[in-house]
Amino acid sequence: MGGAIIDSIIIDGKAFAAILREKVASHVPAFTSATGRAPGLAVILVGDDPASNVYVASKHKATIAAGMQSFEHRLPATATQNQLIDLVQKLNADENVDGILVQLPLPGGMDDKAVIAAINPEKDVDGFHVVNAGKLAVGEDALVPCTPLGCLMLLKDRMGDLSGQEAVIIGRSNIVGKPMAQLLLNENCTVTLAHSRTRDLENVVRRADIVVAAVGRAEMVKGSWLKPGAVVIDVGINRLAPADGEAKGRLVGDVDFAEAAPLSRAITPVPGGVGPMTIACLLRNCLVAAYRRAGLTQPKDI
Ligand SMILES: Nc1nc2c(c(=O)[nH]1)N[C@@H](CN(C=O)c1ccc(C(=O)N[C@@H](CCC(=O)O)C(=O)O)cc1)CN2
Repeated sequence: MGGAIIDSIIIDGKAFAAILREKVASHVPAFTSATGRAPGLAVILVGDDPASNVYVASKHKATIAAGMQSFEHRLPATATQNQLIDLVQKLNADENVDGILVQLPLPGGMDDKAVIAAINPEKDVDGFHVVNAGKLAVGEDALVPCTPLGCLMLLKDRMGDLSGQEAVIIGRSNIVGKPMAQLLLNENCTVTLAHSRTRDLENVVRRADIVVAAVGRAEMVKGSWLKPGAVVIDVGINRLAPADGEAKGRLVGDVDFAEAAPLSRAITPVPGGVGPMTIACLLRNCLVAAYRRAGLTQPKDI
């Protein structure tokens, strides 16, 4: 995007995501006049997890605001895995659908891997299919998982060329940690993928120019763990227990923000950091999938 959008230690993911969503939206009319239809995103929600409900509603709103078609499908928590896979296959065959996303987590008893494997990799806007994970690993054009893609965009906006940077990622999930490692390797960083069995985690983190925390443990990364001047990307979204007089607990990341911010060159807050990038990158991936499926050259600025 060229140059940090706000010259502050705090990286404003909300503002960055708004700019990305506008850029995506600006390309929709050209796609629509070339193909006779707007890009289409199908989102499937199984069950009634309250947080998932909120995320799916936000995806619908953002998709419509970008001028794209939104197809929302809701299945009851009692639906079977075969019913879900049947729906995925119908969407695979639907010419108006460029992107398919199955909201996670799925209700207990369903096998995420089997469901994701049923998605046509060309429509896998979450980038979770093994074909996309493999392409990313070998540096081919993949659909890249939205959260790590958003983290990379924020890092490049703030730091420019990432070549030679020492990056430590804490958390080895298929959704964030592993693709983040591949993305940073592709940017020529020296990457350490740390996890719950990593010995002497604090000292591993202390050598990093870039820290990506994606463990799901509230405020685990302390200020004393950081090399002064590190850039800190906090992927965690953890709700604390309500304090006295609070109806709801505070939302915090995996990094102790109050301790880390004074030491950091730049840091993402929670909320308002990485989270909003997830949905903006989903729209971006859907536009990219639509251009590729239509055999058109995709816009360069997204
Ligand atoms: N199929 C998928 N499932 C899930 C994904 C995903 O990328 N694909 N990611 C998360 C949930 N998620 C989107 O689906 C998501 C999470 C958080 C945010 C966000 O903007 N968070 C805000 C805070 C929100 C709040 O107040 O609770 C922030 O960090 O500022 C957006 C999307 C799991 N499932």
